[in-house]
Amino acid sequence: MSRLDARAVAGGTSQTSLIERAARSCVRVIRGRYTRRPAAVLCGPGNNGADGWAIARLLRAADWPVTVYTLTPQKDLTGAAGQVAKGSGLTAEPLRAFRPEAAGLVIDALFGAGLSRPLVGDARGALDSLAEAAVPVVAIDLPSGVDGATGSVLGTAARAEVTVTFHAPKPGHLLSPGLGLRGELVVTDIGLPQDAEPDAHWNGPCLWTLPVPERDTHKYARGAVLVFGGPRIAGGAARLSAHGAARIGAGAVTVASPEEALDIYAAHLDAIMVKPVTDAASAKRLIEASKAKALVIGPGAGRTDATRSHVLAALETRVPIVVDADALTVFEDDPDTLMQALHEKAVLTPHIGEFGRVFPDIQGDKLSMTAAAAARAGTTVLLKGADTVISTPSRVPVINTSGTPWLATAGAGDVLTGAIAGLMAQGLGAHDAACAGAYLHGLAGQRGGRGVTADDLPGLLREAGRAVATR
Ligand SMILES: NC(=O)C1=CN([C@@H]2O[C@H](COP(=O)(O)OP(=O)(O)OC[C@H]3O[C@@H](n4cnc5c(N)ncnc54)[C@H](OP(=O)(O)O)[C@@H]3O)[C@@H](O)[C@H]2O)[C@@H](O)CC1
Ligand SMILES: Nc1ncnc2c1ncn2[C@@H]1O[C@H](COP(=O)(O)OP(=O)(O)O)[C@@H](O)[C@H]1O
Ligand SMILES: [K+]
Repeated sequence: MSRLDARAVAGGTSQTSLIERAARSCVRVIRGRYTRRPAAVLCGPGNNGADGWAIARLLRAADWPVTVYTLTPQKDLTGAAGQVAKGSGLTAEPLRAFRPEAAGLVIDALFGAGLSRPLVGDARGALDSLAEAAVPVVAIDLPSGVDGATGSVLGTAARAEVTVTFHAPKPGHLLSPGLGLRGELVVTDIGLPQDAEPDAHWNGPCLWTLPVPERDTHKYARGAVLVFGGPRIAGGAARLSAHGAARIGAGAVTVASPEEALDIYAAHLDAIMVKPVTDAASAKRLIEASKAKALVIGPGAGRTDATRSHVLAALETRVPIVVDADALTVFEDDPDTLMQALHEKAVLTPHIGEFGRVFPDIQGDKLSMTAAAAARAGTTVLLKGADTVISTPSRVPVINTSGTPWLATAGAGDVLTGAIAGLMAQGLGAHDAACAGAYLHGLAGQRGGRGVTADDLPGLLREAGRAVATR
């Protein structure tokens, strides 16, 4: 029984009435989306199976042709599953008799939150054949085989068209590969206690508020961002970050350019200012002179000693900063120096390759990895991907799923880096800026859709920000 179930039961709600509410909510979803058709309900030995039996009873009462397939022989069922099966008046077939092609809809109620080991035997056989079949699947709580805590697949799992879960999404609904297997996610309220802290939040505008400029503001009060640029050959990355910062609302954005690349930056930038930087001391002077409220370092910076010394100089000023790409990679041989220099107003934005360079010993599922990295860094770590995880010490981690595979395009991450800095410059803390930045960046990608490029993203970020701010 889950923590929440146990608390609800302790609070006076019986397990069977929770199951009944859960089943009714599932049947509402099923009947709202599918016309009456032969349904196969696959039931496991625990409460997920109990939900399945109750759903089968309710569908039968609504005149649907229903066949229940049970993993555990019906006479051997115990606990809630045994009780609900008995009360259903239905007789089940053994799971090994299940043939997906005979059904018009499959209800997957084999395992949910209690999955504890990889699937084998009849359960594995049934789900393997279901995964191959074209029949629509509604998963109860989770696609069976998906680990609710991590999104990983234990053995096998069949892709669902719809997953109905209760109370709140679980990490397994938001993290790959669970994210890609659960189809549409419908969250229903079955009266579980609202006060429990979740394992993770699903990123969205209710978690943060976008900054709005004061009426009598000026460009520096709107937030100034300084972006460290790199050599001529790689200047695009820093420009993308700079545009990301500006289009998310920063009032003044400057690129700090090495002397040899000044002309290139100047030729490519209009609203963005360009200033020279030579060494660590000049970097610090420029941070002050540009009135920067947030810094960006890493995109296109180059894997050089200069980058390394600029990172350390920038961190010494304790101005909020996003550390990305090359600024992470230059510490590959000596991550401890970076860890010691970091402060709580820094955001690290690695993709999984960069993550491995700075946190080589941290492994496991994405949620735990990001949490361990944030604890070590003492600040916010945002680990990118289709499922982006944002973790900050002593905050509930956040999983971002806005976005589209079209965002897997060169330079997209550079725009995200700038967007986060742009939000920090406008006053958001590291955690909120990382969450809001990731959400709007994903939304921008969705708006761009097929063929979107990193060049399109700053303009789309502006639209995404406007859409969220006026909601
Ligand atoms: N608050 C809520 O969200 C509510 C939740 N509700 C529902 O309860 C579900 C959770 O129920 P649950 O805790 O009984 O776990 P469940 O997923 O049925 O599996 C446990 C059983 O499977 C077995 N088993 C595990 N792995 C196995 C394997 N690989 N191969 C074979 N067997 C395996 C395990 O055996 P054991 O590990 O003990 O040997 C045990 O017998 C939840 O997902 C939701 O649907 C609603 O009813 C009401 C409100
Ligand atoms: N399949 C995907 N679905 C959604 N977002 C994705 C996907 N792949 C990548 N992204 C997003 O695109 C961006 C890519 O960033 P990154 O890996 O740093 O690339 P680059 O270095 O080329 O900018 C990240 O924000 C990431 O979360
Ligand atoms: K299930």
